[in-house]
Amino acid sequence: MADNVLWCHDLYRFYRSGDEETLALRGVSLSVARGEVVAVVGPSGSGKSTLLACLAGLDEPDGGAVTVAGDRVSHRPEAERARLRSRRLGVVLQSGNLITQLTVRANIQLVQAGAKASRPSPDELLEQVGLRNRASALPRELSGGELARAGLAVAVSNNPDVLLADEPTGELDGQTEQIVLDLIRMRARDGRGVLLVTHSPAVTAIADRVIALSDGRITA
Ligand SMILES: Nc1ncnc2c1ncn2[C@@H]1O[C@H](COP(=O)(O)OP(=O)(O)OP(=O)(O)O)[C@@H](O)[C@H]1O
Repeated sequence: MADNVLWCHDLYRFYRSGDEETLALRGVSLSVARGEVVAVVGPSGSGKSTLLACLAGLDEPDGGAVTVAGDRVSHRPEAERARLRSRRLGVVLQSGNLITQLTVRANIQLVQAGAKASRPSPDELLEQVGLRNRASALPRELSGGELARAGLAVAVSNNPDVLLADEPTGELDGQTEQIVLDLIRMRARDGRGVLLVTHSPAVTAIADRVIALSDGRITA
């Protein structure tokens, strides 16, 4: 598709621990167009989290290239990758993406600091995910479902070109899952790209395209 906002070509990633070598990604190429939600599925150990980390510039691939909104993310110093991440990408990780010492509102303000264009206010964002009354809470004071929604609000607070999320609906109940899925679809409606790593049929159901990963390769 012509208007790709996320693109990777021939990604390779090796892990070495002691004598053991794992080839976690073996030549993965994919793209996400503006307005598109793509889900990546695959068995445990197939390379999904490794792929997401390389796309987010949190990890460096050993081969291949990643481009977001025309900017190369891979093979750059960490400080440059971090700058690109803050301008172009929203990332939701299973390990959480909130700074633990800051309130939910302060986490959003931190991401928005320095943004030139106008952004939705922290309270507006928290309203969208049903957390307006939890703005002053610290991450440790939130339930698992609240934490997941706060993480998503933080990830989209800078209106990124691409949203990347690892199991965005984790263990959420049906109603909370729907709030998260609606917000994700809204990103695509607004012309952004979304790539989700998931095991959940409810998540793949809202995707425009599903990519299957097996043993570090795209199989479907
Ligand atoms: N830091 C690491 N050091 C060594 N091996 C690793 C490391 N991280 C991942 N691996 C290995 O790379 C392969 C891909 O792992 P990855 O976490 O990307 O899979 P996944 O599809 O996300 O799995 P899951 O669904 O269980 O989260 C696995 O064989 C894993 O054991």
